[in-house]
Amino acid sequence: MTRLQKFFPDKSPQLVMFDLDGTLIDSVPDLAAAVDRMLQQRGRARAGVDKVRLWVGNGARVLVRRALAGSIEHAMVDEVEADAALADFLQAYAADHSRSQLYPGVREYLDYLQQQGTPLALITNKPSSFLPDLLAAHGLQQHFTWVLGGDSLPVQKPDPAALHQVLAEAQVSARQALFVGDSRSDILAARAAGVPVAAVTYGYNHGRPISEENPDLLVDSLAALI
Ligand SMILES: O=C(O)COP(=O)(O)O
Ligand SMILES: [Mg+2]
Repeated sequence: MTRLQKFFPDKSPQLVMFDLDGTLIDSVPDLAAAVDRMLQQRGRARAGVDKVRLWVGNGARVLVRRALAGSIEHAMVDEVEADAALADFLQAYAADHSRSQLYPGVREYLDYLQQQGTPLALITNKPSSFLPDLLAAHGLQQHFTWVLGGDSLPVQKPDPAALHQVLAEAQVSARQALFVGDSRSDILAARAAGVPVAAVTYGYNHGRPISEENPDLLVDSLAALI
């Protein structure tokens, strides 16, 4: 019995919910380019992809605050400066997010689930305005019944509110669903909702191995979930 079968002994999950950045798409090259443009506009040195990879995962506002702080700790950043920087970052990211790519195994697993008729949800902390375009760019506009961004509800992951909303609308119990993510916020949100959680080893978990968060399953590729 595989570990996935342990959670779903009789059948497959009845609903699969996905994180986006670091799980389905490698978005750091575009996010870093937009962060660097925002920093350059302020006469500041670029951050680069290696730092930005550590800062992604808590939404655009936090990413921009971390970039201004030059650190994952951003409590001291001024609100007014952060608001202006966020607007510049969003404009730069909207203008170009063409480098983002699906990770290997993603299309195979999403197509497989779609063929099985499994309802799918996207629950990301990324601002929702970018989602239709990004999904369309990767041919995924038909796959997800629910698409929730970091600004779709008053709270974002690690709060489980989005998972609760999708579970209720899908009329699927938490134990019959699966969440697939790459970072601590995903594991915490899934745990708080009582949903089994699979984590990918290749994503962005602020530089920490995601195995530290004890996901129910750990996979190197989504193809391993087929
Ligand atoms: O915008 C972010 O911070 C990352 O979003 P994610 O929830 O899809 O990883
Ligand atoms: Mg992520």
